[in-house]
Amino acid sequence: DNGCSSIRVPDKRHGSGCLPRVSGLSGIRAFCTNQDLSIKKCVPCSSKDLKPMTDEAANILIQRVPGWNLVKDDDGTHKLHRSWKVKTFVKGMEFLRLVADVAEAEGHHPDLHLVGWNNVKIDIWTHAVGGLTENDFILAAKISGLNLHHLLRITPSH
Ligand SMILES: C[C@H](O)[C@H](O)[C@H]1CNC2=NC(N)=NC(=O)C2=N1
Repeated sequence: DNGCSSIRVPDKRHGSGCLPRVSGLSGIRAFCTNQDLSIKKCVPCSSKDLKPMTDEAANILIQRVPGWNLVKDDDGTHKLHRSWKVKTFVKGMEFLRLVADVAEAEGHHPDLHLVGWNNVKIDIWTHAVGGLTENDFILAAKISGLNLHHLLRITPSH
């Protein structure tokens, strides 16, 4: 110690609270220490730079949206999928309305299904890239954050 005092300046090299990019996880826009994806914003899907994330990245991010599953459709497109059982058909429509409002606010849109009168099923992927981007996980986290309790069947069986 040379007796001099100094003011510590936070290390800003990696941006606000973000860790440096990790090789192999290039599909994750910002690999931040913040675990809550729902406070992030979707970016426009029209960007030429937007690419589908790697399976490795998707397998990490899926852990941050409990209840959602990674699925592959018949064409091999990776998607996020989740289903809920609702109390009534009309409550199913209310559910979809709430999701539609989130999707519009984010400019990122899921496929919405209300089938067999009381099953809400949602698929999310990024049409523009034919695969998954961080936007899909952000939207899933925001949907999970909605207050849907009053619309759901008491004993969900899915
Ligand atoms: C410009 C705007 O971001 C794009 O047209 C958006 C609209 N919503 C979208 N939603 C989803 N899921 N995928 C897209 O590629 C997409 N494109």
